[in-house]
Amino acid sequence: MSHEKDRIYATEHGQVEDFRFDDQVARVFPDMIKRSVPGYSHIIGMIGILAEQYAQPDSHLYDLGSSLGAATLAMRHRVHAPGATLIAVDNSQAMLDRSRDFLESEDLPTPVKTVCADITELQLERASFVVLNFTLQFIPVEERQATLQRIYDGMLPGGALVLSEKLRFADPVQEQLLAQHHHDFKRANGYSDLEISQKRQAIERVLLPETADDHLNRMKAVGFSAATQWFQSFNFASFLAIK
Ligand SMILES: C[S@@+](CC[C@H](N)C(=O)[O-])C[C@H]1O[C@@H](n2cnc3c(N)ncnc32)[C@H](O)[C@@H]1O
Ligand SMILES: O=C(O)C(=O)C[C@]1(C(=O)O)C=C[C@@H](O)C=C1
Repeated sequence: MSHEKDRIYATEHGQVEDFRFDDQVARVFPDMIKRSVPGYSHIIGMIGILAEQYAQPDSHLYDLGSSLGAATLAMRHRVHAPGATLIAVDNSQAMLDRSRDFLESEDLPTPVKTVCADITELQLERASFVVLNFTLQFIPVEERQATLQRIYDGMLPGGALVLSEKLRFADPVQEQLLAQHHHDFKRANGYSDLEISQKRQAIERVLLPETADDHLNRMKAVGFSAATQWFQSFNFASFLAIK
């Protein structure tokens, strides 16, 4: 995997364009996500541990919005269910191209398929475990319920979903406090005020955070029998839902 440092917003952009998962982002993505999302490495590790528990024989485990495949790889290291297949899905060809080399290079028993598709249109089949690790936040809000319903419909009884998201908070004090400390986290990881402010402008129309209750209520509404928040670091959280 590439170890290039993210300097995308280090110089002044005359006009900050909407954030896209293009080749420039794919090249620096491991560095970008680790320095931008508090708890990212912890969540990736736990996805591996959860996948091992929920993987059923002859089922599919999906990584939706797989980027360079970090969550897929964590699952691949721990899933031993006979006949299980990992399916990494992303609609960014740039991301998929870079993920293939390293996903397929490892010699591990569970096979991986990479699929270029829009997850709002994807038909899942026999899914025992589904990961949406910081992906749903990029789907238009009005399409999120139908997307989650489709996912639920393609899952096996007893299957599990891990949903990780940037959160917003209904209480303005909490919102301001956690956003401020997220920016402190970025600064501590070497991002300048210019980088932080230009990135913020780039994502404000494309990454639309919702509250934890919005997510929990939606998971219940589509049919999950249990849904709980298992992780939070500042304004980033992860949920677990069981069919
Ligand atoms: C923040 S990244 C996800 C990080 C990744 N899951 C990880 O754990 O490293 C969001 C990913 O979702 C993908 N994405 C966004 N909208 C999508 C869609 N409608 N269909 C498929 N992939 C999508 C982007 O291309 C991007 O690679
Ligand atoms: O909220 C921010 O400031 C971020 O940079 C977050 C975030 C994300 O949550 O996906 C946004 C885009 C990149 O994919 C990496 C991190």
